Amino acid sequence: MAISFEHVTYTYQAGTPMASTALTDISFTVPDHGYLAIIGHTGSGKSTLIQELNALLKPTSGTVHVDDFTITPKTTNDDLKPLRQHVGMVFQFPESQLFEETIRKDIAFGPQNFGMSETDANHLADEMLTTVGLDSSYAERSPFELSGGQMRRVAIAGVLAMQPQVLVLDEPTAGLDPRGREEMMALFERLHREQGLTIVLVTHQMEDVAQYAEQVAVMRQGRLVKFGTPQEVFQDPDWLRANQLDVPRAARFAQALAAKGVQWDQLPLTADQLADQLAARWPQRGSADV
Ligand SMILES: Nc1ncnc2c1ncn2[C@@H]1O[C@H](COP(=O)(O)OP(=O)(O)OP(=O)(O)O)[C@@H](O)[C@H]1O
Repeated sequence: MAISFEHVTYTYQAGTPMASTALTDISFTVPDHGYLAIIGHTGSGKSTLIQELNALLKPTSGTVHVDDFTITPKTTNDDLKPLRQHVGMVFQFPESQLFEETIRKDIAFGPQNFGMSETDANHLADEMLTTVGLDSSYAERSPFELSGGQMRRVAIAGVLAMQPQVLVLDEPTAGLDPRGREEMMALFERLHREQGLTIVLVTHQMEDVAQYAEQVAVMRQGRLVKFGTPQEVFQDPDWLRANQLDVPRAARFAQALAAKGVQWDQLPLTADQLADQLAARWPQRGSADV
């Protein structure tokens, strides 16, 4: 599903003395099957922006398009059910929303609520458990017996059971250990690549942005201050630092080498890209030397 924002502004408590504008004149487009990362300092508007995607917040002015759905300030809640089925939201620490006595029931809850039979929803729940890397032997267990990382997988399986076409992730790896983080990011990449899900990821992890995102939106004080490919966004380390954003480690190393005279055709952003570019210019041992 393609996404586009046209001059979207959002003001909390609009029209009251407490009014505070969190998004100002945001416009961008993400193609169908795209992968967008949203980065920016705390309070820059990232969470507000993603809540516009399923109309949890409706624009105060401007328009949001998600495929054929159009959200304007006048959109009524009656119009939103199909949109909410198509846009899956994984909020921060989603495991805190688990509530059923078994994992299967928790995952099947959403689809049943949207009219699916219990048998079909249970079947789908078992399928989704496998998708998130937990087999169906977990289905009858209580979600509260699981580790934090496993609970998060169950919560994500619940979102996937709604069979969304857009998956919106708000810092989905926060609080996980490095291995859990890597596995979680690999899961989203698989959903993106194999099932064509459009991904919108809010993150403070620049390594993940460099590795997975196809487009990056940089927010500052409610404004979109940069939008482009990871290459375009990470090109200017001084600008990023001035905006209190990190540079991926590989890019930092490449920039340190550049300061010593090494020239890069294209700034490497990940360890693999750095290794490829270094290997290409490394003196190779010819077969005659072996
Ligand atoms: N419910 C609310 N009522 C009033 N103001 C709010 C509300 N939620 C957020 N804000 C304000 O809107 C602005 C943007 O907040 P938002 O949570 O979207 O930023 P963020 O970039 O997601 O921050 P973080 O990285 O800390 O999650 C901030 O100034 C925040 O204080």
